[in-house]
Amino acid sequence: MSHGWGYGPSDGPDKWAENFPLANGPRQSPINIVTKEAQYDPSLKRLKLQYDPSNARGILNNGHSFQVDFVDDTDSSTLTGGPISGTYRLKQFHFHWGGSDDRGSEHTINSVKFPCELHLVHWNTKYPSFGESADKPDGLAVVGIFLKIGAANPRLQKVLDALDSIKTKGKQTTFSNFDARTLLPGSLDYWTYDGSLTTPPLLESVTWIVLREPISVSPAQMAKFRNLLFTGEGEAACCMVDNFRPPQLLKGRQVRASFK
Ligand SMILES: O[B-]1(O)OCc2ccc(NC(=S)NCc3ccccc3)cc21
Ligand SMILES: [Zn+2]
Repeated sequence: MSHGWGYGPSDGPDKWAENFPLANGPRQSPINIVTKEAQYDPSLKRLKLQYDPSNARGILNNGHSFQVDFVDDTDSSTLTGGPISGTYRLKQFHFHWGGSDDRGSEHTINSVKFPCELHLVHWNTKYPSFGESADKPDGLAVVGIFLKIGAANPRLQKVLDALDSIKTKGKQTTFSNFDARTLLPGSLDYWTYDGSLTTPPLLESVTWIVLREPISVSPAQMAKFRNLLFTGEGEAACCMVDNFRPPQLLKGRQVRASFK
């Protein structure tokens, strides 16, 4: 559930620093990626994502997005390679989107916004749990994938069809046998930089891995995201849209590219 913060004029990103001082920290996310300033790093490894569909557990409207949660008590759904060392376990994925197709993503590419952005959240197994890793500088690794308006994406359909049953804040339902790898684009080329959660508590614990190739989403599919509500059952309905934080200052950070 949302803990006293949101995306509206009174509780949105410009107000978060009042309760979450990290909002003005040195490694905040998202950022605008200026592709010409991203340095190719030949030492960056290929991303290795190995997911077990049977780890999918549930889908939840948490009051600021919806997330698909995975069982993370074994190394059966992991991220290795790329810019990280060791093994990170898939914990959940969620999305950020706009009220119209001209906005919605958190990261931007040369100031270009996408209508939606998918975050696949992984935690470092050198720590005992997600909660223990969430505040460590190397605790989390998040794969960010842009969604671009085009043909309907059949890989999204199972997720979108579940949204009708989690319309309001706090609602959740079982969600099983889902292979998150089907959400990946053909190329795993990526940019990477050190950043943070993009929602409170804005912890500076994320190695960001932003894929260059978007996946497609149709306008009708985007409309399904926008049918969700920020609000709970029985409250005045507020559509779940524009749940994105704008780009933050780079503050001297280097963005590296896995490709030339
Ligand atoms: O920046 B993101 O939106 O994308 C990547 C990402 C990963 C996680 C979150 N937030 C979570 S899991 N908060 C609950 C929590 C936070 C900290 C400790 C325990 C529990 C948000 C984002
Ligand atoms: Zn996110």
